Formats: sequence, structure tokens, C-alpha cells
Amino acid sequence: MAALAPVPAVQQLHRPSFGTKLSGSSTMAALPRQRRTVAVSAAAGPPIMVNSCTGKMGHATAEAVVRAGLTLVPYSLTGQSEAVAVGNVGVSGVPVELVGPEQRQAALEKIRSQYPDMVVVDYTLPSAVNENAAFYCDNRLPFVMGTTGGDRDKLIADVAASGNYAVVAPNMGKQIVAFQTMMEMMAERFPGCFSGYSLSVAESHQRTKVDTSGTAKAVVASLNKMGLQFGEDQIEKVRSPEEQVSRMGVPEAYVDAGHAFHTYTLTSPDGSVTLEFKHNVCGREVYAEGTVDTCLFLHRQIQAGAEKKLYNMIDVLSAGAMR
Ligand SMILES: NC(=O)C1=CN([C@@H]2O[C@H](COP(=O)(O)OP(=O)(O)OC[C@H]3O[C@@H](n4cnc5c(N)ncnc54)[C@H](OP(=O)(O)O)[C@@H]3O)[C@@H](O)[C@H]2O)C=CC1
Ligand SMILES: O=C(O)C1=N[C@H](C(=O)O)C[C@H](O)C1
Repeated sequence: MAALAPVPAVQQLHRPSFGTKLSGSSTMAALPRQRRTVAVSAAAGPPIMVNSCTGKMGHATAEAVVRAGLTLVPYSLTGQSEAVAVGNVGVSGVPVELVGPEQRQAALEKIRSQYPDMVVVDYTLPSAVNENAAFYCDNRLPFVMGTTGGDRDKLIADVAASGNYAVVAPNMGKQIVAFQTMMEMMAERFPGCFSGYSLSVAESHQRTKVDTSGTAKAVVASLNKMGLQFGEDQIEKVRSPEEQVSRMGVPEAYVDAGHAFHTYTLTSPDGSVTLEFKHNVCGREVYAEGTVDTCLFLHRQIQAGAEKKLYNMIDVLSAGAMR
């Protein structure tokens, strides 16, 4: 393979301030840091490769890997061509070399010889989801796909057909996954309970988010099982900073730094009954910590030779695998 460039001086990118809170209020501007990392012996977990450490979520996850005491594989796939020339990113003092699309196959041979049991995390872009998943499957790399969007049906079908170990989900935050689980349970227990009701869904994210919230799509799927008829294209994407603050209650500090505010409003035909569900997250720590839990879960399933290969986060939470 082509030699990977030596890793030069570390450049720190994306150091968001963290804070997570469920159910928002407009007074969250100065949220306390809420790190809940439980250190894990490096020997107890797999080395973890995070693609891409240049992104906000990838960087936050790589930091969580280091915080947990696990081995962060010091290479990260990027979508940038000639990425080896682009340089490196630093994650909590660990220099991570960027590997561009042209080098990734050759680089993988070397990386794998050093980290044979590694688990890969993907936080890239909707436009890269399907191609990246195919790359992981073709190379038998177990992976956690946190990236949303792309062709989801094809993604699930391709991964299932490959027989590769993977967790695919739009949300790795433990409490949000619990909410999703609750909605799914409600749909199974009371199908059609909201027949005749109308629904409105508004989701607000940092303006760099290109797709509609994958979490909102999953919750809408559960609500539809309860009798609603709501299309994914009816989900309102709020991306204007002014509206995010004034209407959605996003603290100004998180408008661009990263937030995910969701409101689902159900109304009876005569307007006499209204139910509202909200899940509001500031920062990315809750997902990053959940992603580390998910890598540990996947590693255990592989070691146990589990017959089931493709999981979602409800599986991970249900297995009691979230710290
Ligand atoms: N599952 C979950 O819990 C969560 C999921 N997400 C999802 O994660 C994804 C990323 O979000 P976020 O980090 O905010 O986005 P960013 O825009 O900050 O980061 C995306 C990164 O993807 C990299 N990239 C683009 N194409 C490729 C490619 N082909 N291969 C490798 N890397 C690539 C880009 O780096 P470069 O330019 O160097 O290529 C960029 O740094 C989104 O889909 C988001 O919805 C977000 C939060 C939680
Ligand atoms: O892009 C984000 O930020 C997020 N993306 C995920 C999604 O689309 O559901 C999860 C969360 O909303 C944050």
C-alpha cells in the first residue's frame, strides 16, 4: 500500500462546549457540563476508528472514546480528496491522520494489521452513508452507523445481505432511545389509538444539517402505527437562527454549536384534546457517550458469535448495554 504520511503536529478542531437537557427551556444558555463517562479498561473494549473526526459528531465521539479509556485508532476516513496532504486533527491530544477516498482501501490493510479487532463509527454525511456502509461490509468491518439520511431501505438491505455486524440508528442518546422505545411499545400495545387525530412535527437543528431529522422520521413511523397518516415530508425543518431562539427556545450558545429540538403535537378532531411530546438536546455529548456504549455492545456480540448481526439502538438499550 502507499505509505501513510507521518502524523505531524496536532491541530485541535471542533471543541464544542457540551450540555444536554431533555425538554427545553429558554434559560439553558449556560448549561453545566454533564459528562458521565465511566472509564473502561482498554483491554475490555475494541479499538475504535471514528469517521470522520473532522466533523462535529465524529470529533465528539472520538473524545468520548479517549475519555472512556479506550483505544482511538489514529486514522480517520474523510471525504476530502488528497486528504493525506490536508493534514491531521487532534482529539484530546491524540493525533489522528486523515485518509482520503483514494487511499482508504490501501490504508485499511495497514490499519487493520495494527488494530485487527477494531469497530468503526460513522458520523459523516447523508450523501456518504450508502457508499461508506458498502465499504465497511465489503471489508468485513463491524460498524456503528450514526449518520442519518441516504437511502435507508437500501442501507438496511445491504447490511443485512452482507452478514456483517452493525448497529444502524439515527439517535444514540440513551434517553432519546428510551423515548423512541416507549413510542414503539405504545404503537404495539395500542395500534390506532390516535385515529382521526392530526399531527404537527417541528424539528430544529444547527443550520449545517442537510437532511430532515432521522429521529423525527423514526418517531413519526411509530405515530403512524397509532393511526396517524403523516408523511416524512410534512416534518417542519426549522433552520433559521432567529426562529430557533424565539419559537423553539434554543439557547443562543447552541444555535450553531449543535442542538436537536423536536416537538410533536397531536390534536383531536374537535380540538378538545392535545398531546405534546418534546425532546430537546443541546450539544452532542449524549450521542457520543451512547456511541461508545454501542461499540462495546457490538464488540461483545462479535466475541460471543451472536447469530443476529444487524441491530438498532432499541436492541442496544434493551440489552442493558448503555452506561
Ligand atoms: N445517531 C446519532 O445519535 C446522531 C447522528 N447525527 C448525524 O451524524 C451525521 C454527522 O453530523 P455532524 O457531525 O453534525 O456533521 P458535520 O457536517 O459536522 O460532519 C460531517 C463530516 O463528514 C465528513 N465526510 C463527508 N463525506 C465523507 C466521506 N465520504 N467519508 C468520510 N467522511 C466524510 C466531513 O469531513 P470532510 O469534509 O473532511 O470529508 C465532515 O467532517 C449527520 O447525519 C447527523 O444527522 C448527529 C448527531 C447524533
Ligand atoms: O444532525 C444532528 O445534529 C442530529 N442528527 C440526528 C437526527 O437526524 O435524528 C440525531 C439528532 O437529532 C442530532
